[in-house]
Amino acid sequence: MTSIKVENLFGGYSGEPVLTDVSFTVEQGEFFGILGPNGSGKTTLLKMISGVLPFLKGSIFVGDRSIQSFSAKELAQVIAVLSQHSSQAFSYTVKETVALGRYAHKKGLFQTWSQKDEEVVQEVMQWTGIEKFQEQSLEFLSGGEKQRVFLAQALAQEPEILLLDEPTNHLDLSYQKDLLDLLHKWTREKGLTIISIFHDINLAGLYCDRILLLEDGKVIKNDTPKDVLTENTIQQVFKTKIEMHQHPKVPAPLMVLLPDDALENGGTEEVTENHVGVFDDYILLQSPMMLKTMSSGVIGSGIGWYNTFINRYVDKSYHSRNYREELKRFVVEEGLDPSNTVGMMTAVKMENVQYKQYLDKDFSILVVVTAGVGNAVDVSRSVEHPFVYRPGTINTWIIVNGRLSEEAFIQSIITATEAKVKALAELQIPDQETGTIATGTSTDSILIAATQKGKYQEFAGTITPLGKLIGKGVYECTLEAIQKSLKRSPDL
Ligand SMILES: Nc1ncnc2c1ncn2[C@@H]1O[C@H](COP(=O)(O)OP(=O)(O)OP(=O)(O)O)[C@@H](O)[C@H]1O
Repeated sequence: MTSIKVENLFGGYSGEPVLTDVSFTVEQGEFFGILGPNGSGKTTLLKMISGVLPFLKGSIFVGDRSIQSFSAKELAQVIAVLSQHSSQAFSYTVKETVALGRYAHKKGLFQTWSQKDEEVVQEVMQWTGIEKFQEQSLEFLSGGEKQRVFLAQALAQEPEILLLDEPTNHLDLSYQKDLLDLLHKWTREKGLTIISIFHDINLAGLYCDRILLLEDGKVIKNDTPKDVLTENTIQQVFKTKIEMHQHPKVPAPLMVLLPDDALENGGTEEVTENHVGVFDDYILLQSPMMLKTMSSGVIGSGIGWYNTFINRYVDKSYHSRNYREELKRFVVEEGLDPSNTVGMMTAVKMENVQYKQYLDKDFSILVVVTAGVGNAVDVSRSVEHPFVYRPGTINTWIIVNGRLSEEAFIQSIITATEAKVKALAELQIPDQETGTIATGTSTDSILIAATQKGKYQEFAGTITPLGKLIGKGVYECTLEAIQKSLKRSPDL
């Protein structure tokens, strides 16, 4: 019975219209979010659904009954409200405040405190983590603790529908998550229906089944988060620069704000050969600005923003169970910040590195390669290889002074790999297990990093401007690096 249906709702304050023709339905057990800019009418709508603000036109149904046919007490048995600013007297204790939530279930004038009341109150205090200060006076609690007390009070009502006005306001990060996880669980396990105002678009996207987007009192969208939280819609409604990304761990949208100077990133500076340092035990590239990086590094792998790139020499007998931690320690010992660093390892001597800058009219790239081929493998016959680690690896870095699409990052990796394969073929590097021509080594690593400034490079396939430079650069540097290391350390 506990769905909510709002039909053609109009209304506001003393004749001033706030909501115009608002219609939507919330099914039982749904987590329904309301989003919209300041003053768009979210709280006004919630007040009308909770019965404290009359509306001018239209209807609100709770189950199959019009909200106007409920007495205040009847409504309180079905709907509980957690509002933004509670005006409750702060001289009550925590437990007394929560206990007020049981009022809706009392009959007659002289009400007794039943065992069931006590059980419910204790249970909700436990859920919200406030039972330990139940005898304290409310006035001594922090904003977040008070918020949890009022949530417990709303839950003590044992409502079928819970209305929340920014429930995570005042809560620290861990309580925000705990609270929303708990509420989400109740919708699933207890069939609780939740209608909640959110200001945090990302939280709404993570937890809501559906979102109602309001602007100037009108419904702009009423759909799943994926369909409501699009870059265009949010930019138009909130009138600000944002970008829509994907949440890295769950299938939910992730909005990020873009500060006005976001694209300045280090002014006009570029990454050049002068930023590369070759030392006995590592090659270091320190970029003057953060670079968007996609890599298979030992540390800093995946996609992220980094300004320090290190390729460390380790002896061919190197063995560490926790090589990631070990490399991090090394980075710290060298006075570098591991959170800004992508790190790789190689048994190739640093003097065998080959690096060079390649220029196009709109952008440039810097290619850095170390190549040991003692461990070379023909990928088409790698099934014939035992799974044993042998030293010898090709580490390829491509730094682009340019702005790349996500697609271009991926295509850069394909193009660079093809160029590397061609270099191996050119030098007839054998796979020692099969005797055929190798296509790489079994531990190759790659890194594409871009300043994300300058002309947009949408593609990096082999015949695009960026692809041509990567193809030539990686081929030449790999060829040169292999020749150097074959001459000086043929066992790698
Ligand atoms: N009690 C009131 N009397 C008169 N006007 C009001 C009252 N409360 C709100 N308003 C007006 O109604 C409009 C909508 O306000 P409402 O509080 O519903 O917006 P909201 O979307 O919840 O905003 P916010 O995000 O800032 O909380 C605003 O223009 C506001 O000034």
